[in-house]
Amino acid sequence: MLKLYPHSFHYLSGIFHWYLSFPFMFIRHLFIFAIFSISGFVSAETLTLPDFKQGTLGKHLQYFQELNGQLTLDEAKQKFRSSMTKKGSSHSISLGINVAPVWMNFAVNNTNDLAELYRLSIETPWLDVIDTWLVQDGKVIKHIAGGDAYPYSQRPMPYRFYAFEHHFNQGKTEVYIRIATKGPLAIPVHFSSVKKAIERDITSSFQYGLLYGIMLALALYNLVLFVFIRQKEYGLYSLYLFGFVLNSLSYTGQLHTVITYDFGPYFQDWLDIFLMITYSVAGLHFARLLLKTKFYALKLDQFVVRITIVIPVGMVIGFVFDQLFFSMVLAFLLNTCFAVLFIAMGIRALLANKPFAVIFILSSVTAAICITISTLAVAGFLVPYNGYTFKAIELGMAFEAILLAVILARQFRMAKLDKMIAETYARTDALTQLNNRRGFQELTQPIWQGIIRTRRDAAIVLLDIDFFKRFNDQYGHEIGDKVLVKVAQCLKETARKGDVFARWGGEEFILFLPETTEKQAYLQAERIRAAIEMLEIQVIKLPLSITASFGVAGSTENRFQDEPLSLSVLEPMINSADRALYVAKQKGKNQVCLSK
Ligand SMILES: Nc1nc2c(ncn2[C@@H]2O[C@H](COP(=O)(O)OP(=O)(O)OP(=O)(O)O)[C@@H](O)[C@H]2O)c(=O)[nH]1
Repeated sequence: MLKLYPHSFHYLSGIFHWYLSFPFMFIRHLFIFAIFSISGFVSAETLTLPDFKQGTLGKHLQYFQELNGQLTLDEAKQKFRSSMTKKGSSHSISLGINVAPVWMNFAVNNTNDLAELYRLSIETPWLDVIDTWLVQDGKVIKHIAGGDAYPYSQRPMPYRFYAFEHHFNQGKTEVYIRIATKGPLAIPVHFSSVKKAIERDITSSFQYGLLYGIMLALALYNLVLFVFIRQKEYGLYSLYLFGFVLNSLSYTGQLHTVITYDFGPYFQDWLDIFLMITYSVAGLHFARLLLKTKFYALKLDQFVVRITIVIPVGMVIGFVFDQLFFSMVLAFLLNTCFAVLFIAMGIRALLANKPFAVIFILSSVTAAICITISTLAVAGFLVPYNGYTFKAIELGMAFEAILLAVILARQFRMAKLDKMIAETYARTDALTQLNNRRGFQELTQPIWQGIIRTRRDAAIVLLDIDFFKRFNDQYGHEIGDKVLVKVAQCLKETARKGDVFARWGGEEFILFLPETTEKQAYLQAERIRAAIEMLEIQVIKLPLSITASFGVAGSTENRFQDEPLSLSVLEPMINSADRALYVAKQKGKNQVCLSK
């Protein structure tokens, strides 16, 4: 019933921690060589129970690789006795990808009368076949077979990685472990009392819960923004995060432990490939849109587009022809491109002085550093292996996700400000900074409706500067403009709170006076006329006077021209004021006329 996974999946799973392994491959092999040469040949260590509570066993293990065909347990025992073995030098023993199976050995000595319940776990989810033999007094007392080649129901514990628990009797128990896998042979063996193991499980669940919680919350929030705002950036960012979290859950074995464990290895293998395509492609397109690279780094932008088409198409072709290894190599390539291109796009954005470029680079470089930390920790090189360094990838990605969300939020705010500025411009007259016709209509509509509802009065005053053409013709347009600005200023100064005024066009201005009867409007217009008459404009030390003519139309007791005020009355009121203005001009200008 032993169901072997296609080996190639494990390259893919491994990719995550071996993500940047191209640059590190060389260093890693150097390191592995160093381990073999420095560590020398030593014998296995004995852990004393119950003093030893918990720990990673890398440094306590004696191991060798099975280079000339599969060995039996007895042959392996002999080999361990011959001392032609090595000792681990870091928390996790790391031997590379697609290498020969490894045998490991250590011993446990329980000094207690009572048996001690301990758990052994090998916390890399992609290891294919793991066998452990517990030997007491030369006799095998237990054989525990597992690994992810086994369906969950047949594993020693229904865990996302290999684990079993055993009551260690008084005295010495030899532990022999054999691991065979085609994926990265990174072996973090953890041994602890069951009590400590459960505590560790809980802590780990909280840590993963927090990390994935942050990322899923951001993904959901941006999905909602995308649904309502319809801006592609939000959709792509959300897809990128969902893809990453699912891929990470699948890679750490958590997804298949909880949801998809019955779906089989074929599903799991290809799911990872498609999740990788999803988050890499979505992430790269998100970065393009966020940084707007097509406007200043066209070649890089087009390169990114091509990469996100060519490599995924190749991966899909691999799927159609069931070539997992081929697709996996492409997935690895896509992921490497993803990390490198993210940083390249950030640098181009920085060179082009784009906003947010610094935060973007900070986020992508942090993610790359965290990925490197995990890679090195798993490789056992420079970085110690522990729960934090193993999870550095997720930490880095969560940090990146938060920074990218900050950029999106700030971009959203800037877009809103831009919109507000554009809207203000669309409503404002550039010369006088008064409302234009559109602004006037937008502002008066709600006030007019309120006036109708509450049966109050309102009036319109139209004014036109007298002989304005002369200012232009005699002193030039600049002086004409100055006159317009002066009159606008005078209107602002004489207006009452609640009055709406605007440049109606050319040298004509309009005032909407709420809660004002026609008579009161007439008096107000007269005041403004007098104020304008007092204005002076200096032209070559020659003071020029300005006058204006006014037409007034308004309601009395909520009626205008025998009609109660309604939505349709404002337009006739303006026309009526215009006719009154015409009469004022005809009568000799610089005066106020009431509509008939
Ligand atoms: N400088 C300047 N002139 C403008 C602007 N808009 C319109 N004009 C000018 O305003 C002048 C209006 O001339 P008319 O309609 O004959 O008005 P007027 O000379 O004031 O005559 P009356 O209204 O009868 O007193 C035209 O020469 C337009 O070119 C502007 O924004 N700036």
